Amino acid sequence: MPDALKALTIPDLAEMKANDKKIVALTAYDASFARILDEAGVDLVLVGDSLGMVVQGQPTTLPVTLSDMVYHTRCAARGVRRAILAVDMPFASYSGPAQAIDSAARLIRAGAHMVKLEGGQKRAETVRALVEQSIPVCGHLGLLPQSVHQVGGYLVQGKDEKAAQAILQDAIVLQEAGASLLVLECVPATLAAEITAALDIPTIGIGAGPDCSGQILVLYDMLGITPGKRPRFSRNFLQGVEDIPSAIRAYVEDVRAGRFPTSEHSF
Ligand SMILES: Nc1nc(=O)c2c([nH]1)NC[C@@H]1CN(c3ccc(C(=O)N[C@@H](CCC(=O)O)C(=O)O)cc3)CN21
Ligand SMILES: CC(C)C(=O)C(=O)O
Ligand SMILES: [Mg+2]
Repeated sequence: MPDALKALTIPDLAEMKANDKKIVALTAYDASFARILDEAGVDLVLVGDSLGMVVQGQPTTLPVTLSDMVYHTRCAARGVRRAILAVDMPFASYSGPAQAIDSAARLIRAGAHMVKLEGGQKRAETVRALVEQSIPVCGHLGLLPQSVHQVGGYLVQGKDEKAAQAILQDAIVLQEAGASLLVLECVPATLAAEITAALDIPTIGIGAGPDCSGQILVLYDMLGITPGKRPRFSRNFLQGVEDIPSAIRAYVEDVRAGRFPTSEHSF
């Protein structure tokens, strides 16, 4: 069993799903926050390409480069002791298996334990190639921020039955290709529950309801410091507590106890 002192491993995440223990995840982009999250018991720290929006002030995640991700991965890796460090492959850094292996290798050398990429069926060959190199892969389905221009906005996905079935099929394909984890972003809670039940690998939800294997939020949203409107699926955990470590601990406890997210944070 994973304990507080021993570093978590990727097989531990599968064991947590099997034992109905929620996986608690948050983003971090630097060593200080990564250490606070790690010490609060966050199981998985994601260096998300959301850093393009919350750190760089860009309107989308698309301008983020692989070098940006390598830099923030190095920073966050110095803060992590127990948690798994997952890192987003940025836009256009995984257009085929060969490029994906080169990109992922730079992230692994910088300290990533696992890489995350957006998309289903069309990424199957790339996921197989990464796993063949022993690089653990996290998939990402539903709202895909790197496809914002093609889709026409940050919209909830999988609302009609045909779209829902397509996402479920993509999830199965990613698992068969060797992905060991799957993020579900902004899909109806019923669909996320169905996918989580259909898969062996754990799912991590964001705007995907209470029935995923775990939960993730963008750190700046849950601390209430994102400029502009906070996404509906988030909550400000700094409200009512006196410091940032307390806010992170409240999030960890609420996710573990099934108190967050609720239907209020779901679609
Ligand atoms: N700060 C931040 N938080 C995030 O969760 C996040 C990022 N940045 N950047 C990358 C993507 C983009 N994300 C977003 C951004 C906006 C909405 C949004 O406004 N959603 C509407 C629902 C739209 C609909 O009904 O279809 C909402 O009301 O929450 C959702 C996800 C999630 N990710
Ligand atoms: C919100 C999570 C899943 C993400 O991809 C990011 O932070 O970039
Ligand atoms: Mg991302």
